[in-house]
Amino acid sequence: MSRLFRAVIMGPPGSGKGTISERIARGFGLQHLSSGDFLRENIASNTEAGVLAKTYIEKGLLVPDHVMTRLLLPRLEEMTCHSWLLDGFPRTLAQAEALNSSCELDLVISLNIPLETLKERLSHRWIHQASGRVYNMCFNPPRVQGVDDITGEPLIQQDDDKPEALVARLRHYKDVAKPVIDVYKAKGILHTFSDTDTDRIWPYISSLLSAKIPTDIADAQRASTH
Ligand SMILES: Nc1nc2c(ncn2[C@@H]2O[C@H](COP(=O)(O)OP(=O)(O)OP(=O)(O)O)[C@@H](O)[C@H]2O)c(=O)[nH]1
Ligand SMILES: Nc1ccn([C@@H]2O[C@H](COP(=O)(O)OP(=O)(O)O)[C@@H](O)[C@H]2O)c(=O)n1
Repeated sequence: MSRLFRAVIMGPPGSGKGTISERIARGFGLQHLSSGDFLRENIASNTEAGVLAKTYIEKGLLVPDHVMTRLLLPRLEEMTCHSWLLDGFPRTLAQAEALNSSCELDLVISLNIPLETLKERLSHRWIHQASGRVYNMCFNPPRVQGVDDITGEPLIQQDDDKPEALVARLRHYKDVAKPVIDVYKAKGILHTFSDTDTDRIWPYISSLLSAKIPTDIADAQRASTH
């Protein structure tokens, strides 16, 4: 069984993690693991962790480290035959240390996007809550305004996407993400991308992954996902 490829994508709210993760999943066959989606699934199915996490998310707070690691690490340890890309975890140094004690990462992508760009993007972001599908009225609009392309159900805008909520979330992100970025920089596996346009960043990320993911793993992943 070929070795697995394990990567993390980091970035502030609205930086394009979800958008780029979908492209990486499609192009390289990595399983996109979104910690936000995983939390929403747990909240929707009323699990003990979901009920607890909801009390923090509703207040725009980060879910405590021990709850996140207890939720995510067993899931990652189960993934013994599929390479993955983790989105939205780790967010804190404690989460990064817990992850590092559980598995060896091959690559960390960090998106460094200007505040004005984040504000602009999130003001136009619409989400189909049930599936987590993300639209943007300027970048990738739904076929019919206000409704999900697949289900036809209504799209919503998240409260914490509003500009006034974003500044606080961004400051908090920078405070907690810096030590995590420093850890991965020290490990020599951090790759940072800065631009205002995902389509301009994508070719660089794509060539980085083509260079880093051994062909036997990429072929095996693509074969297993088709
Ligand atoms: N105009 C524009 N919008 C973009 C670009 N890239 C992504 N978006 C949109 O910007 C919004 C944020 O992108 P996401 O992929 O959701 O970003 P994220 O980092 O996953 O955001 P969080 O889930 O809040 O952490 C979405 O509505 C995207 O469709 C871009 O290059 N230009
Ligand atoms: N490691 C994590 C990931 C998500 N979360 C919480 O889950 C919410 C949704 O995560 P998300 O990744 O979909 O959204 P963003 O906060 O990235 O915009 C976050 O706003 C946090 O409140 C967390 O507390 N810790």
